[in-house]
Amino acid sequence: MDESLRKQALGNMSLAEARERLLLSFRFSPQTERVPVPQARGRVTAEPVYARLSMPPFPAAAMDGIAVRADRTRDASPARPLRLEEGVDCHPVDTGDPLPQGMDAVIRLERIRRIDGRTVEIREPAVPWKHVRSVGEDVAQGEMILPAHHRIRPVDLGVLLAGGVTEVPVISKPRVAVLPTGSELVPPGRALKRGEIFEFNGAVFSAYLEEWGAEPDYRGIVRDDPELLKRAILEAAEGCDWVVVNAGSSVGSEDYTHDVVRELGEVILHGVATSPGSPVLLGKVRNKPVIGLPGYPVAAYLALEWFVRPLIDHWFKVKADPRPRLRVRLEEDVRSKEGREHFVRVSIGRIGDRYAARPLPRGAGSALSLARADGLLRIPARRGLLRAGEEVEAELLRPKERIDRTLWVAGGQDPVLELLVNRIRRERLPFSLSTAGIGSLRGLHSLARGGCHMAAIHLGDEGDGVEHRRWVRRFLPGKEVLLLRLAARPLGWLVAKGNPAGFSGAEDLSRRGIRFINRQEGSGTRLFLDRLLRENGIDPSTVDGYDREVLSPWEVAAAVEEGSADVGLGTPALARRFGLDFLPLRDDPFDLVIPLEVAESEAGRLLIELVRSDAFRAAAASLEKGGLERPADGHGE
Ligand SMILES: Nc1nc2c(c(=O)[nH]1)N[C@H]1C(S)=C(S)[C@@H](COP(=O)(O)OP(=O)(O)OC[C@H]3O[C@@H](n4cnc5c(N)ncnc54)[C@H](O)[C@@H]3O)O[C@H]1N2
Ligand code: MOO
Repeated sequence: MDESLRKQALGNMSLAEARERLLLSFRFSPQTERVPVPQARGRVTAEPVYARLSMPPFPAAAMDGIAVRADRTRDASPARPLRLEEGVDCHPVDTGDPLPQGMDAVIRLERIRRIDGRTVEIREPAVPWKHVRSVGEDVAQGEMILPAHHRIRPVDLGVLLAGGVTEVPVISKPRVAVLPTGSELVPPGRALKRGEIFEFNGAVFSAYLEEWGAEPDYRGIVRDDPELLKRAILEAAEGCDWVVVNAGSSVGSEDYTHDVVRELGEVILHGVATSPGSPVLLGKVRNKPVIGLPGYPVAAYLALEWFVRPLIDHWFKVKADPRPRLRVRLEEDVRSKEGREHFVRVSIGRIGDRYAARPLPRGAGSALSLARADGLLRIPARRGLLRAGEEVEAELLRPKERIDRTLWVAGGQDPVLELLVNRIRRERLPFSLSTAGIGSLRGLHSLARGGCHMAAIHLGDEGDGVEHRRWVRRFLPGKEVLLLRLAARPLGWLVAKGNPAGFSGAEDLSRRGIRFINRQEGSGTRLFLDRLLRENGIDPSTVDGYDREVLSPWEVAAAVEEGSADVGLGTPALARRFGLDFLPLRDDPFDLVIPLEVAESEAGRLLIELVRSDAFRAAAASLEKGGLERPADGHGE
């Protein structure tokens, strides 16, 4: 068969089966090493650890007071206080002191009346062994402090040291080579030439490996060249316990991992039935695991967790705790292809007494959407379509308590929302803000169905609130809401610096050679554009790029800046951030729609107070003029 065609057949094994196969393919016998206790946090015990000494090593006073012999105090009573002579009948002790010979109880200071320098008086008998810590009360010599295969936590260090243990036998860490591959990759921080991107998966892999207890060995970028890759994998397999190769595991012309691993050893499997993360390669070189992970960040990080984390747990013979789960109600339909297990990132908000989950953009390349996700839906291979309104389980990526105190804004997007997010943190308000950029109309729709706490809208208000009130009445008839102005920014054309295309207005949109970039339906910006086209009698089909929709104003500005579009709609803040020119069209106030019950909640009141403060208004005004929020000065520009 033609080599290039053969390569295209990716396997389709279920994730669970693939993982099982991987684990069954390797038996590890890691070394044991002894490490000083203070350095043992996160390490895994190789053997049970027993106390060498007792703690406390002697009977010790548990309170400040006097040590006595209990039977000599039997006659003390309030009616007949008993006097004790220090050094004869009793001995002063501080908490932690050894109990003096012959004494068997401690009377606390508060129960003693001092008569003179040598004499004290008590009004009740001491109870034998009261306020005395017996030998080994904390840890007894010979007692097991830690079982085998236990991951050592900070609290364990203290018990070990208390029990006279200074070194612990731990399982050596697996040394894992991290090999990012791709000729397009350059180390972060360099100036990028066209076609180059920063290598960043390696840092994420290394950090996860460390968190899970392995020792990453980042070996630098390998160019797309089978000979170089072969050498790199061989060297890594010789110097490390396992090898993680990133990218080049799919079927492209420069995806060599499969062939190289087959040549050097054995391919266990190539391709799993997941989305994202399908092009995974599991292999063996020099009898060591080689794991090829897809290049797209989300696919890469998920697959690292599916395959490398269990391998680490297998090495140490420990079990990772599963993530907490939460029942959530889907805000939108979630489609999944039959035959593949799907992993969908969601943001989760607590609305009233239930949790609403909204799917985040699903591209496997969107590292930011993974970083922002509150949870992960795991959709079984045969599940098919999940409908909006359905209840499903989500694995939590953030603590539920954090989700519980998050206000959720859905709708339009503007840098002023970022400002708000940061101010809430800086003022240490007892809640945080999560934003879903789904467009003004969908934001209102979501608010109407109880899918968020507030909507952010910019729908062509004249500044008097009339137009925005009209939209609110339409979507939320009869509902009492507060309209809170966040920004009174103008909307206009974004063009490259110096306006090289000579763009002058709507009528130019259908001019030959002008490439427009549009926003998705339901966004305030799109609504504005469509009205503008109608008013100017322009047929959308004559606008080059009318169908090219992106989901955020940042994407519009980035495309104009990069040169793949000549013009789009945006705000001065964006123009300034991206170094573009701005041709204003009209004011387009950006408002929060806050239902009364939210406005009257504690978080709502604090939020409104913040937005109305002079400091916030000044920062927002400067942002509108294109200033950047400066984190250091506390007041923005
Ligand atoms: N014809 C087909 N094309 C693709 C398929 C397919 O089945 N048929 N699968 C797609 C899927 S799904 C994925 S996932 C990717 C995986 O491809 P590779 O593992 O070969 O990865 P690359 O193509 O080299 O890179 C993808 C993407 O990720 C960027 N990347 C790679 N390494 C890094 C790194 N270390 N740091 C940051 N970014 C990285 C790379 O530049 C690309 O943009 O293939 C699809 N294609
Ligand atoms: O499997 Mo790819 O990881 O869908 O993006």
